[in-house]
Amino acid sequence: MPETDVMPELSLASTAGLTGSGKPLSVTRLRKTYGGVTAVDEVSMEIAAGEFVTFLGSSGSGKTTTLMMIAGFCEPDSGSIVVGGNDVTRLAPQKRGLGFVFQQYLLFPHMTVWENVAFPLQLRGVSKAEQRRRVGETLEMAGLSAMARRRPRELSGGQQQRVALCRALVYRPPVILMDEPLGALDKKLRDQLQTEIKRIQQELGLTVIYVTHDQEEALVLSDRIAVMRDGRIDQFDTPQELFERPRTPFVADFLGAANFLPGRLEGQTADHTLVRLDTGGLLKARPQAVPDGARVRAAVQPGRFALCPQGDGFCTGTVETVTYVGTLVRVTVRPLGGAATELVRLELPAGRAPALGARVDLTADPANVGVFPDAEHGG
Ligand SMILES: Nc1ncnc2c1ncn2[C@@H]1O[C@H](COP(=O)(O)OP(=O)(O)OP(=O)(O)O)[C@@H](O)[C@H]1O
Repeated sequence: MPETDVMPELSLASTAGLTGSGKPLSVTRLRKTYGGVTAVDEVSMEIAAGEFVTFLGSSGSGKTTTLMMIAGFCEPDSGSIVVGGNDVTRLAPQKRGLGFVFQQYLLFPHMTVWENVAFPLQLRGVSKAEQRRRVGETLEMAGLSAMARRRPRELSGGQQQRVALCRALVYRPPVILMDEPLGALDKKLRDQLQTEIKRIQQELGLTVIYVTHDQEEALVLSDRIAVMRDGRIDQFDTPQELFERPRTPFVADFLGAANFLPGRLEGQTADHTLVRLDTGGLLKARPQAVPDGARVRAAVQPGRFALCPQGDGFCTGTVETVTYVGTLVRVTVRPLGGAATELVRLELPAGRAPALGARVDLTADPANVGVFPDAEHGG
């Protein structure tokens, strides 16, 4: 994480000119290089007020660097950042009016919970009475009222992160930036805090930009997700669109753990793209502009397969493994025919589990099958 050792308190000075405008945040062609490494490469996006947007990507994809440029802790080589209608690209972090919550809580150890949360208001010269009202309200909302007199070391990790969240919320910044805020917590607590963050965001109509490498977290929290790879945004869309209509194989794989079935484009009908799989079957997919004869990969997520009567599907195979996961069953199938040796991974309702070694036929709704040119094989 670059340059995040700057205390968030530095950013809490007066931002009167920026708050409350209700205007979106916009980023245009942001770029940042470190020596020979391009960390962020021409990233552009528009974020509406009240939106919860997540930067999702694997390690090193440029999420934190993009967030830090928006925050002002990292200077872009080029590009611009506009918050609430004002160009803040060259403004110091404390002049941008943004709130921050980091993975490290960065609370003042010698102050009580109440004092930590009141601190940003104190910095802004808010009256004592108003401080009492706002801190009380914010702690109440986060379920921390009973802990107001404790110091951070007397709190659990989850409680400390809630205090950090309160401190970012208390002065109602127009945009709150969060960098893996739940990364240090265990799974159960993470799930619980995700729900709380989402509730508070919706209740207050906050605009949030959130960084995570956890797909599930991104899907649960976000109105839109920017999937990042090698410093670029592969796709910026709603969770549903990303899941159902991924525009690149990377997005299909990263979000949906898709199977990629190799084949050749055989033609188009009015409603479908037809792919002749290497294993012999004919698969119908969503319409996709790929020239006939091109090598392609058909992406099908594990949960999108269905078993069908013999001869009705696009793939026949034998069941190699069956694993029960609650109400679902994960099944791997070895396709018959052709040279393809990759196992196909399915997820079926537990009641539909096939027997080990059984011969099965697979189908999928064409609307749930994407087709991508196979760049590696002359697509
Ligand atoms: N201060 C720096 N100096 C040199 N290279 C850096 C610096 N900060 C980031 N990078 C490089 O820029 C690229 C993007 O890093 P960044 O931290 O933005 O990725 P990320 O997606 O947030 O990853 P992570 O999830 O691991 O934090 C990486 O290749 C990283 O090594």
